Amino acid sequence: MTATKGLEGIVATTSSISSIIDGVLTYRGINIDELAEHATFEETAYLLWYGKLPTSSELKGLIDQLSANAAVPAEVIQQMKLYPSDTNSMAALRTAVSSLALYDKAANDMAPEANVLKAIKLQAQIPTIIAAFARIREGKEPIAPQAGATIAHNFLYMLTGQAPEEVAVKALDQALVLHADHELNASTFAARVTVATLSDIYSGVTSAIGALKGPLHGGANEAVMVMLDEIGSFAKVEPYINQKLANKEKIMGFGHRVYKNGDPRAKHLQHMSRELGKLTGNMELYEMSVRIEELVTGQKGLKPNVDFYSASVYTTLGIARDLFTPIFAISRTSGWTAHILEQFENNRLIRPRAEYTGPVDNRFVPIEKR
Ligand SMILES: CC(=O)SCCNC(=O)CCNC(=O)[C@H](O)C(C)(C)COP(=O)(O)OP(=O)(O)OC[C@H]1O[C@@H](n2cnc3c(N)ncnc32)[C@H](O)[C@@H]1OP(=O)(O)O
Ligand SMILES: O=C([O-])CC(=O)C(=O)O
Repeated sequence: MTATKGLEGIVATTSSISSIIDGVLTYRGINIDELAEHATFEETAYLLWYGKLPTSSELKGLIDQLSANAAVPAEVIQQMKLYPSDTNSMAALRTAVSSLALYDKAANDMAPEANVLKAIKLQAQIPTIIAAFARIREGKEPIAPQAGATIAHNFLYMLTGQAPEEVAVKALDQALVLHADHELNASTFAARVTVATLSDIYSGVTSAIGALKGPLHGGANEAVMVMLDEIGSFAKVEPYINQKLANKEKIMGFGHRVYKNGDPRAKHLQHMSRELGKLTGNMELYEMSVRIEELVTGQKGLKPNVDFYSASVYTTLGIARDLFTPIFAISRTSGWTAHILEQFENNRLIRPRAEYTGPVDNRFVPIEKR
């Protein structure tokens, strides 16, 4: 038995949800470029869950269902008020999502219809949890979701209590489409491993949130913004990046396990970053990002991934940097839950082997002789 470090190149499951073939990403066979341009997040979630694009009435039905399920149990909000004031946003989300299960009587109901309903509930409630967390830590009361609003609109509304600008809603919605699913990424794999034991969907999504949090995965979008803040101005980009590369440090938001010639989602986020910069009259983050890309691609051949330009997009939308990874989770909940439902449809325990590299022929030594 020989281990493949990081399971690189190992095909661990079949899936009909999303594919990456020759650097092209599709959801249910539809190219991400088409979806980014034309689909809304709710249409995308429907596509991931049901395997087809919704009709107008199916889409309206889903938006209504999401909106009807967006409120979070009062107990979960009460618990969030007791979290330490410096709680990490992804730790807060992971804890709150886990506790949602305590207040759902159907949490352990494994009937397929019950699981679809829980997928929709999780999709509806996660934005509410994140917005509530953002307000509670500022000493403000959470804002109840608005009936009939889309997830992008509702999330921005629940953060501030103000009706969001259309351009902000559109940008966030497009970012949600771009992050919704991505084949067997680490967090989706974590979700599938968890539910393949026939554990419940809340456990699966809680595992996934834990996996997304790390800076080698979803946590990279926040890490990109930390870097941009640290650099501080366009003039300081070149010395900062050159130093990092000379020290063999990783530049967050670059590189990918699967894409070696560039992440097809990055160009959409770059475009959004440029357009939002123009609209707000502040191009500095965009220009700094482009210069970082020139340097990192020029010197290392590494291309930006989905996390790189999302940092400048979300900052230009006025969102705090530690909410970037939770926003990724809002979107990826659609993909995680689609994969969980697919796993349940054709389940087998996921249990690979390990190549043993420890000592052999060791003997037990009585405690007084150690
Ligand atoms: C939504 C997402 O999850 S997208 C990914 C988000 N993560 C990041 O942006 C973090 C930065 N990027 C990385 O750490 C990596 O590119 C990963 C984890 C995404 C994928 O990497 P892997 O396939 O495991 O490649 P690995 O980390 O082994 O790197 C291979 C080589 O490229 C280098 N490299 C990879 N990414 C970077 C980077 N961002 N900056 C500098 N060097 C890098 C490594 O140092 C390594 O060099 P070496 O062979 O000289 O030691
Ligand atoms: O697929 C991966 O390894 C990481 C990624 O880009 C994602 O989850 O969107």
